[in-house]
Amino acid sequence: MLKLFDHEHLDLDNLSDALTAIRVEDLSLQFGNKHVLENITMRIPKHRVTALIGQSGCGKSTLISSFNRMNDLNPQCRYQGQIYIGDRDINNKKQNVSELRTQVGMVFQRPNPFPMSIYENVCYGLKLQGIKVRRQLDDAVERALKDAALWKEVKDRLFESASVLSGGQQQRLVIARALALKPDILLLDEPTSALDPLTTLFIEELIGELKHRCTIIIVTHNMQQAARVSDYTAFLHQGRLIEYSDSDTLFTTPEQKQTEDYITGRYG
Ligand SMILES: Nc1ncnc2c1ncn2[C@@H]1O[C@H](COP(=O)(O)OP(=O)(O)OP(=O)(O)O)[C@@H](O)[C@H]1O
Repeated sequence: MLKLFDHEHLDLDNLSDALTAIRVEDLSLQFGNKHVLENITMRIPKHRVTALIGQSGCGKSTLISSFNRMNDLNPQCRYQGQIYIGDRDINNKKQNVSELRTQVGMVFQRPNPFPMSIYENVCYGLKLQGIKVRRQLDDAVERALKDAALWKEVKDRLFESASVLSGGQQQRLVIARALALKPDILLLDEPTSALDPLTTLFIEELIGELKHRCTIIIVTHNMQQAARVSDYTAFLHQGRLIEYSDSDTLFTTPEQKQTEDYITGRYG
């Protein structure tokens, strides 16, 4: 299978803290009485792409959303266990959630540009942080649009409404908006499921570039995509982490029968 980028395999069971972007310790999560995640323990490596795969409803979005506390928006959400970024337990009461969401950016399935210009979309978060100097904002907007491989297409129309962009351009704009805040971690929740195959390949290549800037975690239903873009893959089933390894191994010689059944399309 064509691989977009290669790497040496890390030992995920013995990953050092220095190489770990996120450490999940015995995380269980429920919405009301519904148990959604059960005893998840894993280390997600820095500057790699990690894919989360599994049947619809297995908890992928809930897990990824717990990395920047998006589940806090649901008052019924209860969890046990810890999630560490560096030596910080992000669920600690002292954690500043806005700061966390700056450090851990998120891009959703459907491109969601704000109803404002391309320029204003990209510098929205920077302005919220109090940055007002025009030159600084201009530089940051250019940098982020270049990083998101969109600059060439929009540099002459930065002050047009973002709504005139195509779906693929809008998704790159949303990625630029996240990148402008220089996140350490970027969460991508099915980022290409609303895009055509060519635009999807374009975004996949972009993901390969971005991992040099930040750690990437991607939820995808597309097995080929997971195998193409990710260095590591975690397979979830009914809220449990069934198998987690380098993507080459997981997609060619999975250890668990459930993983094999899933990746060969026997269920799900
Ligand atoms: N806000 C919520 N309140 C109650 N239950 C929820 C909520 N969000 C998700 N769930 C439930 O949690 C379970 C896991 O959902 P989640 O969206 O994490 O799964 P998923 O693997 O990402 O699914 P999909 O691939 O379909 O997006 C599902 O049973 C879902 O119904």
